Amino acid sequence: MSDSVKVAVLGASGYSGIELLRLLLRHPNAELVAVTSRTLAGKALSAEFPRFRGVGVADSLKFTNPDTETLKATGAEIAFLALPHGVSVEYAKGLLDAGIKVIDLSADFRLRSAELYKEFYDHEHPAPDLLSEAVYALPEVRADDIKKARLIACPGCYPTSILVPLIPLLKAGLLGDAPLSVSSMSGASGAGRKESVPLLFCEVQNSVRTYSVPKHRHLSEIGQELEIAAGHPVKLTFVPHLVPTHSGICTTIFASVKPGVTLDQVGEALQTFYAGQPFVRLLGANKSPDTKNVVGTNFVDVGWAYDARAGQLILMSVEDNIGKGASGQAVQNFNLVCGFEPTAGLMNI
Ligand SMILES: NC(=O)C1=CN([C@@H]2O[C@H](COP(=O)(O)OP(=O)(O)OC[C@H]3O[C@@H](n4cnc5c(N)ncnc54)[C@H](OP(=O)(O)O)[C@@H]3O)[C@@H](O)[C@H]2O)C=CC1
Ligand SMILES: CC(=O)N[C@@H](CCC(=O)OP(=O)(O)O)C(=O)O
Repeated sequence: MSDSVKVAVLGASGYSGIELLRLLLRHPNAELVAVTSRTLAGKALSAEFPRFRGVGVADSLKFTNPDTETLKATGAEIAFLALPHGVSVEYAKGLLDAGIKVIDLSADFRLRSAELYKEFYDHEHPAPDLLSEAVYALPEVRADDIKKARLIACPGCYPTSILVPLIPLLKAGLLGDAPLSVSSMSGASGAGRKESVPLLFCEVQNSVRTYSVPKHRHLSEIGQELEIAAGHPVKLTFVPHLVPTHSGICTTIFASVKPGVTLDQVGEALQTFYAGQPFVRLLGANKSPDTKNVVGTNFVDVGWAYDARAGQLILMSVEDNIGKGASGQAVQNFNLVCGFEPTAGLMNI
């Protein structure tokens, strides 16, 4: 591909769409040619989102409806789908048929098995043929496949925070057989910008709640990817929490290790796996990550510790749910697909 690629953002008025605009408007190799929102169609981008006033094409670009013919006419080469799950799939096939590569932020193409999809999403997958083509795109794990793909399925926000610490340890064969326990906390932007009473400020502030217990839909993709890494199914309990912050995910994983495995070996396995990876910051043993250090960035920070009394390895990670958990990761995948610098447009701190 050339030095500059024409990109469209579908669902540009949602939280992950807005974050994509923030990243793409200043990306050295991206030319933003289309932004879609059904409710804002016809309105100017920077008039609706004044933070973008005076930045790149934001003053001249108008929202359109997300129809494929309009998008084709813009010359878009890559489309980011920041659409709800169940909606992305409606657009992906038409875009691919029009020769436009798709980077999807939703859950529509993350699972390899249509049966697993039905179990967790309660309906048949509308385009099962595309499931085998899509690449589950965790860039630190599957870069070679991502570079060749035309349909990119960006991992979910919680799964990213859980898979990053676990995959290297499973691949290295360090973890024991006891089921994994995972507790994650997310800011409310993780639930999207849609109107919803449980997400009103007065419902969320000064309060913390668990939800989707015991079967959050992200268990499907987490299980799929852990099984690939381990070479066998991995048992996992996952409890998400909604916390009264705008964004940020803090994940804590409790795991057993094989007899004789030391904390140094855990650290070495992580260091080896993530050597040269710019967005995974390994803090070290007994270091606690903090969401304030990653919000607004594409970093995931990881710490680890061992509770000798309980015989538990504790893995800790933080990320921005709309950064590395969604839009940052999508741009990281865009850089891979287009052969750009891995960090292009992403070194915000
Ligand atoms: N928020 C987060 O932290 C994360 C989100 N994701 C995923 O990214 C995707 C977007 O999430 P998020 O930004 O939070 O969602 P939002 O609810 O904030 O935004 C959704 C966007 O999609 C558009 N949209 C909604 N329904 C339709 C439809 N039927 N047809 C066309 N466009 C539609 C909306 O605009 P309009 O209604 O005007 O058309 C809006 O721009 C989701 O799949 C989500 O799961 C992934 C990881 C993290
Ligand atoms: C706080 C909150 O509600 N979080 C969302 C995470 C959604 C998300 O980003 O995941 P997908 O990309 O798979 O939709 C949830 O638990 O459903």
